[in-house]
Amino acid sequence: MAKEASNGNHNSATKAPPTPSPLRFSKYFQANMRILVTGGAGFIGSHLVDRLMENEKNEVIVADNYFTGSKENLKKWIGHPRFELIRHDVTEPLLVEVDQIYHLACPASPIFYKYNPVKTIKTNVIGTLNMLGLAKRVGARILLTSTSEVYGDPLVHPQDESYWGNVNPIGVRSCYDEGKRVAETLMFDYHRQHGIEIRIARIFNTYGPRMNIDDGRVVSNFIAQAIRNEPLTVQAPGTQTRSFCYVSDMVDGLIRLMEGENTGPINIGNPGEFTMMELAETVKELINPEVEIIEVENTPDDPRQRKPDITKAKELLGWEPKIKLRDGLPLMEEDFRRRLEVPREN
Ligand SMILES: NC(=O)c1ccc[n+]([C@@H]2O[C@H](COP(=O)([O-])OP(=O)(O)OC[C@H]3O[C@@H](n4cnc5c(N)ncnc54)[C@H](O)[C@@H]3O)[C@@H](O)[C@H]2O)c1
Ligand SMILES: O=C(O)[C@H]1O[C@H](OP(=O)(O)OP(=O)(O)OC[C@H]2O[C@@H](n3ccc(=O)[nH]c3=O)[C@H](O)[C@@H]2O)[C@H](O)[C@@H](O)[C@@H]1O
Repeated sequence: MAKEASNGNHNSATKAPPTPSPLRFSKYFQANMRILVTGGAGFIGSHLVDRLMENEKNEVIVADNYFTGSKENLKKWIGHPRFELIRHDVTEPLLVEVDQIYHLACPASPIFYKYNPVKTIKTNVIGTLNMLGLAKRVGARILLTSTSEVYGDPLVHPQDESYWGNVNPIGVRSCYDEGKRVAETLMFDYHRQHGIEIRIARIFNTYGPRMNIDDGRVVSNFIAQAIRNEPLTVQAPGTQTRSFCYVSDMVDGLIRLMEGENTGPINIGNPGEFTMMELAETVKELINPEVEIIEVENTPDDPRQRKPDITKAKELLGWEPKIKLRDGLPLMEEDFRRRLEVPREN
């Protein structure tokens, strides 16, 4: 028992895992690992694909319905012999032969996940069920990108993985946070009942190049507003906190989790905590000192504070974030300026 707890496995499987494809270990096959990335045309997914494609032994298949993602994010890989892009909605079954599944498909920005909440919960529940069914059929290891939103409006601070959360089950965010909670339940039930090799990452707010410009999330909003010389819209009261992780650190954490021996759930995030007013002031200072900061109305059930306890990630994955917010924001600014076609003046 003590050993299981210390290696991060909350519950051990009751069945042996299904046998993986015999080609996984063949030294004559062109690629050792065939990896499916659902949601791979999105923000985090496309950065993950870049990293996976750097390894010549990997073959990568992306399945995405392009709801919030785009082919543009993957254009450098289209036509590559080790890469394949499929227009596919994960709420439908998918038949492919793979060794690993990174399951990211799900709209992540609150404005997108609230746009069609029924579809969001179907994506989380039916989509995850389909990917687990695929993992079971082919003996693949599967990683779910869960979220810090499973902690809801947390009453424990900072949040560690043992906290069960404070989530409204019938609110406007529930399609996403309850959806991810059910997805985690499904992962563990497939693990215990069918022996599937699972990995669960609880991701905390991540930012970086390739976020949708009008994505609605706070970092992309503030950077786009600062570049366009529009007021930075701090949602009331502005004292709510978030902890922001740069995307390259996130991808590194996800790959370590997939390759390691721990099921998770494991928090992956940057513990540097900022109020939204502090974030606005930092963006103003770094990107446009002339810009105005205004307070606007907030949305229901907005979590008041959020900061990951990453002890487990440090101990079990040897992972911790390297990029500080003040260093990451200018990298994102550069990408947004290029896409908005607003060069820096000087
Ligand atoms: N970015 C963050 O701060 C953050 C935080 C916590 C968790 N996550 C999780 O990480 C994952 C990726 O987030 P992101 O920020 O890259 O978001 P994103 O919106 O950029 O990417 C999501 C991708 O999934 C695709 N998708 C959505 N529904 C689909 C469906 N039914 N079938 C197939 N594809 C579908 C979208 O088209 C998009 O390419 C999501 O699962 C999200 O819940 C992200
Ligand atoms: O990391 C997570 O687990 C979750 O974080 C985010 O959800 P949220 O933290 O609400 O992200 P934002 O929409 O970026 O909002 C962050 C804070 O900024 C505030 N905000 C947002 C937008 C804006 O223009 N101004 C502003 O002050 C919001 O009120 C909120 O308090 C993501 O969008 C989810 O996909 C993800 O799962």
